[in-house]
Amino acid sequence: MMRELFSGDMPQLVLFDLDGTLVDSVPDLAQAVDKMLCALDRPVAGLEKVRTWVGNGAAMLVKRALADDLYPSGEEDDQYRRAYNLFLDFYAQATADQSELYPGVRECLESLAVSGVRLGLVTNKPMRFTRSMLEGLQLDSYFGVVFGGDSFPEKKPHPRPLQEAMVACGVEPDVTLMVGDSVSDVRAARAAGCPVVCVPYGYNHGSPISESQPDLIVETLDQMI
Ligand SMILES: O=C(O)COP(=O)(O)O
Ligand SMILES: [Mg+2]
Repeated sequence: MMRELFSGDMPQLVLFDLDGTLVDSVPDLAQAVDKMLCALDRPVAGLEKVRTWVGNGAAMLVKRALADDLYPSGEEDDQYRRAYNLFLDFYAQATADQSELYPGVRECLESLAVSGVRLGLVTNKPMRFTRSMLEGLQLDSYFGVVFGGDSFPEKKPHPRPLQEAMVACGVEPDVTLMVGDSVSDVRAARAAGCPVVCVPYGYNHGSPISESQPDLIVETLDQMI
């Protein structure tokens, strides 16, 4: 299906988002958030709320959990710093324990790799957790380039991490495809000048991904190939 976006050819580079696209990571994230809230004597948030808060990096997730709101104030006071460090410690203890690949993911990566398409990973998750999650789920061998939310000063929806991945691979935007689950992936791809395919099952802050008008929506990633 994705060939339609490249005049019948394969793209040279496919950049994948991680959370909500390749991996259902919310169970481990929600557990770390709830342990953090417990340690601060606050009511726990639970899986469904955390699902709507994931996608803009660890710092934003902690701010949303403290405010119990998708749109928290940006304040980074002592309470926030304590909460952030607690979250990092709890999430480091269990990053990929309950996290699972979505159906069709391994088939998609395998088929693209066999076809000679280069693969990259561009996530807003901090690098240390990205690395341990890729290793825990035995995905690390697929990706020639991996950038996290702390690899550059800007993260998605800014195009910078996508652009850096293209430069690292020596590939132009018009032969690169972004694959994601959220409005941040669509915006970053648009700003970087590459087409974008989305999955509808991920974390898009409670809104249908069709509202963000990606070039293509596939129910599972194996439908992309
Ligand atoms: O917000 C995060 O930590 C990760 O989000 P992403 O993998 O969907 O970019
Ligand atoms: Mg995502």
